[in-house]
Amino acid sequence: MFLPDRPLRLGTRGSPLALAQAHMTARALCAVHGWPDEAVTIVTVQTSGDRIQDRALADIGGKALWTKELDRALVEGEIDFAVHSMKDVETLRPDAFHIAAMLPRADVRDRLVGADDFAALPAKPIVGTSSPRRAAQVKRLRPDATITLFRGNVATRLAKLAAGEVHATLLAAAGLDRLNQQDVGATIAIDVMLPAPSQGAVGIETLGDNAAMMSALRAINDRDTCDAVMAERGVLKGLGGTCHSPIAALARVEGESLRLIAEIISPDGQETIREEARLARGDGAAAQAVGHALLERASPALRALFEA
Ligand SMILES: NCc1[nH]cc(CCC(=O)O)c1CC(=O)O
Repeated sequence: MFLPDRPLRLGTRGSPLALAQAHMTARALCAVHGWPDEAVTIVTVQTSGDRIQDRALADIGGKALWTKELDRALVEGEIDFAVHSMKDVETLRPDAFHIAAMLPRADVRDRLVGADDFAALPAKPIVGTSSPRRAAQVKRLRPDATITLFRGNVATRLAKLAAGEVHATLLAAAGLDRLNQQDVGATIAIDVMLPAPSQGAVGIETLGDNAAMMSALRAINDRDTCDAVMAERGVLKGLGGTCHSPIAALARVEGESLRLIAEIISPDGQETIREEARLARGDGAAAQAVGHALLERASPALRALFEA
């Protein structure tokens, strides 16, 4: 068994959620290999996504803002591997980086915070989110809603809600649960609000040429999570989607195959295109085909959102 001769350096963003996920990863890794706790040290790296809080991510460079600094730390040998929310990892990654493992997926659903359900919101509600997917899904349910840009970490968003800036906001159940906020918000059913591709999944990335690290990390891979998330990411690839685009997708393992549901929604919530498919595990081409099928059925205006 691979036993490091020095502590392994786990790179992570410094937000409370990122740190919670980093600790989960370190614990899983030490447990599976029988290493002492000191075998993994946590190194926090500030990302531009954390630094810039006043603009939508989509306007300032997209998801690479969350990964760029961790990528640099990996390449420069400051860390041995990096832990990410898979939802924040861009679809097309530089070839050097490999997702070696994913932790078992948490609750994939969103929670509505501020009201028990969408019907309970007042007339013309103000809903805070900076996710184009959540914004479009809210408009579909409540065409009278106004969406206002809402960024910052989970605690910041909850504070803005408490201060009365909005009537409600939406947060991933996975993030709330990992921050011990199980009681916050009302869980929204998947058929009401299909989650973002990769929601609830934590991925562990290292350099593809670091064979010892790759194999040590693979020992904690949850195969069902990995296959499902890769299928959802395949849909993104097929769509050419970015974080500008209102896309939802969820794959679930059913025996030896996957059941995949994906949708794209116009920003005003008036047009939803949805596809369902059964695919074999690891069939990236079939997942991408679901993305293509969505585009084919979309109106020209909706399709234009996916053209770079
Ligand atoms: N975009 C920010 C982000 N990235 C991952 C999570 C939560 C955890 C997850 O979805 O795995 C969140 C916050 C949220 O959407 O509420």
